[in-house]
Amino acid sequence: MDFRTQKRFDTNKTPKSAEADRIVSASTTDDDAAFELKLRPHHLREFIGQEKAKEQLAIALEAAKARGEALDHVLLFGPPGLGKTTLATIIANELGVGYQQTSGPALQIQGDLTAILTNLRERQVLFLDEIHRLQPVLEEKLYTALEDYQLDIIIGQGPSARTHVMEIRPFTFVAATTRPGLLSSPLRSRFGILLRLEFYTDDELRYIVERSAEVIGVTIDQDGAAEIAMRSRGTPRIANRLLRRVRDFAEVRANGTIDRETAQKALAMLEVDAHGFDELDRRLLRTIIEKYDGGPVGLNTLAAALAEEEDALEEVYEPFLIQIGFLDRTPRGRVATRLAYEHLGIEMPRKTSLF
Ligand SMILES: Nc1ncnc2c1ncn2[C@@H]1O[C@H](COP(=O)(O)OP(=O)(O)OP(=O)(O)O)[C@@H](O)[C@H]1O
Repeated sequence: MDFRTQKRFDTNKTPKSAEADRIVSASTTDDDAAFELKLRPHHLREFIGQEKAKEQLAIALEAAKARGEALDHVLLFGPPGLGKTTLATIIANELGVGYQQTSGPALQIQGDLTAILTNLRERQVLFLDEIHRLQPVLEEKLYTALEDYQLDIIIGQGPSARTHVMEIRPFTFVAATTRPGLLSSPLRSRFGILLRLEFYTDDELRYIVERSAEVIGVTIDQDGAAEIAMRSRGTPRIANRLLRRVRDFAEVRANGTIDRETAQKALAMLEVDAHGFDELDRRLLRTIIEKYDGGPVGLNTLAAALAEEEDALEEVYEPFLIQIGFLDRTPRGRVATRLAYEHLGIEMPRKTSLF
């Protein structure tokens, strides 16, 4: 079996090109979907990490429940795979209300949005993933819905067209984005609760791996879980995916139990190194160092050199490399840091000064 084979990905999701085929991709694949559903925590107390966001949310949930009102609209932002969808479903569960999910790219025409908004149940959660990819005309339509629970519907065409204002039921809009900077300020101002999700620590990821192993019924010891956690790029989605692949390996090549040695062997076979880097990360850093003297190099030039999409570089590869200090994003372009040189075993040239 080729443990690296990753399947197609949901076209409604952001990842593109080679990114979708990576074992350490933070983007979801069809293959992940059923598995993720099984592993998704249902309540805030089961949601590991993100203490700041959780505390803010817990207070807002309690206050909304006490008042018997719909929760303020929530914007969740941060890199893919950190639990935005999970938190949206948890919000609905904690409030004991209905949940409906759609995404920016899935909404193509005004009628789609109108149908969803007019069918909302009292105080339910409407989750919209990838809100930065929502069409501007639909975004404008959302404004009055979010602010006054009203919808402007145009009846007829041309000079005889009339605008009819329709009331909709109070609801909680939860939106997610990996690119908060792309949202317009009128849209951003409609959210009362802004929650930034951060990369997880190794300890938090170890808990997530142990919890997931219990849910899927595989025996894992602390060291085995720590080994997977360490290589998961701060991302639960990757931790869960690596756990599945390591479980396959443990069942086929070992006694089914995951300990440090089994995890190390499986991850070495998958070519996921101690930082959770795969060939693509190494190629990215190597390209900056070898082709562009360590940078700065512009995003579009880098994307062309790697035959990758700019969005994929910016949204998926870079955040983690920046977070762990291997890459710098400067106004003049991307720069490889000393850690990147050291990791690749390349000597960093001394900076020359004219003075
Ligand atoms: N804090 C957490 N504790 C336990 N499991 C988690 C946590 N966060 C995420 N997960 C798991 O990681 C997987 C991915 O999470 P989720 O789909 O919510 O990410 P996302 O941020 O919405 O990603 P995307 O933006 O790509 O849709 C899910 O299977 C979920 O169960």
